[in-house]
Amino acid sequence: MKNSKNIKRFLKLAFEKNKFVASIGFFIMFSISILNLCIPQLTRLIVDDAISYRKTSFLLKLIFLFGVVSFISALLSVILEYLYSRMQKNVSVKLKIKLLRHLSKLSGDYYTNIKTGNILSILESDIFTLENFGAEILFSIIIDLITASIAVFFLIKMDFDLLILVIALQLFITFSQSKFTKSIASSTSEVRNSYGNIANIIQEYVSNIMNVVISKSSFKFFKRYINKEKKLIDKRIRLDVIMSSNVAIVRVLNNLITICIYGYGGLKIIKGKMSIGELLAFQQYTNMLIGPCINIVRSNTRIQQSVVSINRIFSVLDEPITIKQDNKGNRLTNDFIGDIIFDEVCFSYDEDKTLDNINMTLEKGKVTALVGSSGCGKSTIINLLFRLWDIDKGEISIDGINIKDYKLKSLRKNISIVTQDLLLFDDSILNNLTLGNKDINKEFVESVCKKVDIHNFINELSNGFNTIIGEKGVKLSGGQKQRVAIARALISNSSIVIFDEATSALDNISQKTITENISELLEDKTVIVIAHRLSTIKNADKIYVIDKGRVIESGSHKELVLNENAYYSLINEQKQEFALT
Ligand SMILES: Nc1ncnc2c1ncn2[C@@H]1O[C@H](COP(=O)(O)OP(=O)(O)OP(=O)(O)O)[C@@H](O)[C@H]1O
Repeated sequence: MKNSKNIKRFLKLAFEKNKFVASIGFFIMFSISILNLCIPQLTRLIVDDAISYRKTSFLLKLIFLFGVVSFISALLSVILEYLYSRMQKNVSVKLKIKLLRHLSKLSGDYYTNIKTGNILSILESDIFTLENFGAEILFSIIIDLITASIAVFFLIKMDFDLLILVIALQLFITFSQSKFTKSIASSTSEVRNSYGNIANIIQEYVSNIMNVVISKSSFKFFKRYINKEKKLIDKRIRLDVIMSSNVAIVRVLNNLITICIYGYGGLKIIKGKMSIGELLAFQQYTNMLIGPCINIVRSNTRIQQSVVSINRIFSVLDEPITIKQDNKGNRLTNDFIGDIIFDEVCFSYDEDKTLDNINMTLEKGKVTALVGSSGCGKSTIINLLFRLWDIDKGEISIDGINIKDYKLKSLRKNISIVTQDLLLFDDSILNNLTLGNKDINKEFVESVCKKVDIHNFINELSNGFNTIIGEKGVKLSGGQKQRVAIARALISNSSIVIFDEATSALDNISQKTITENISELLEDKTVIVIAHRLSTIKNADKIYVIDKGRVIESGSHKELVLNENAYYSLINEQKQEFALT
């Protein structure tokens, strides 16, 4: 039930915009099979009517016709391949985009439990498997059925006894094929899974090669890798043996059919009940019956494999979008001021309450700091602002409007974040700073880079702003990466800017200089800072102290120190650090 529903959904998706191309493809396929069915008749005419009666001009005409039919058939095959190849690629790109878009709409819960390897294998190998499904398999089955039926029609007309013999052997071939196809399918899927596991190990090894070398863990990788490869070798050998046995059996049965045709047919020719041309034509029509029958049985395996892939793809596409936009996402954030209010917000990831009755006001033009011990819920507050999760109770509003009322994309566009877990692309520094947005003024980019003290470094590089920074920014130091990330957040010019441990890799002096330099750019923004180093937030307009998911204290640095409460204790723990700044 689920299978057929998903196949229908896939075919709809595949043919939606390709109906015309698919119809032309079907017509061409049909024409090729009709042309091929003419060839045995031409063979019979050449042997029986032209060669036997020594009619030279008739022979030349027939040979010319044979050549034309073969040429047109070959040409049509190339056109067909072109059409299908285009269509298949379009469908697979469309599916990949659909999957990637859908992933971006899912909730933090999904991202938390996501299996990267699984998603990658859906995006690559499942979509690759499907590239051959759809039009080609579907139409080739129809065409195979038509070809086989027409071949049977001619075979009945030519020699019924011989046909019965051929069909009996054909049934043997079909039976052995269906048995083999099943075991080939299950072996292939085992081999594919093993390849997937090996690919995961290799991916882990290559993408972390520097850490692997430093941590001397390559032995562990090789042990795992060799174990998996050994298992794969056994599976691969088994599959190869099954496949070659299959080919051998089909070859033997095919030869048996040829022996029957030439033996039984030869006797008929000797008795004058059949002509040589008829025997040759019979042999060719027999091939046109056997080939399509084998194709149909084999298509079944490909369909089974495709169904598995289709189901895997739809399992992601059917993942519900739980982060809803209450007004269908009509409200944009163009005139965003950026005053944020958390009103009695409660939230839990699972059974345990992570945030309990949070009340906070974060104003435009002010810097608000969130402090507290590790795991108290600071990053969770930011996750909720981004609506990676929705809150259980209370309300988060921006400019007096519930954040659920804003268009999600627009809301997220207006919040920039600099985290410790930096997202840097293997691209030029400029593209990393502007995220590829060509409308951003280069002078503005340069002025921001000066403020975060990275401009000189960039200019000294051989390709300046066009220098490629390597995977995850590997060619930059920790501090340089953070500077690029801070500059990027400022360049995007969002109304709300969040710094989550954004300066942890910078020394105190650099941190202080950058904070002073960028303060002008942040004047009209709502700034949220999360930092363990309390010296970095002492100038914040308001500080919220969080403990076990509750706000236990709030005020300016001065007020909180005077309170001599939780914040004061935290300051005392970092006394030395404070003394230095
Ligand atoms: N995706 C998640 N799924 C389930 N629990 C989570 C998830 N993210 C965080 N938690 C839990 O929620 C609690 C608060 O985590 P959070 O990341 O908000 O703390 P934090 O104050 O930012 O900590 P740190 O200062 O160490 O970054 C922790 O107990 C953590 O284990």
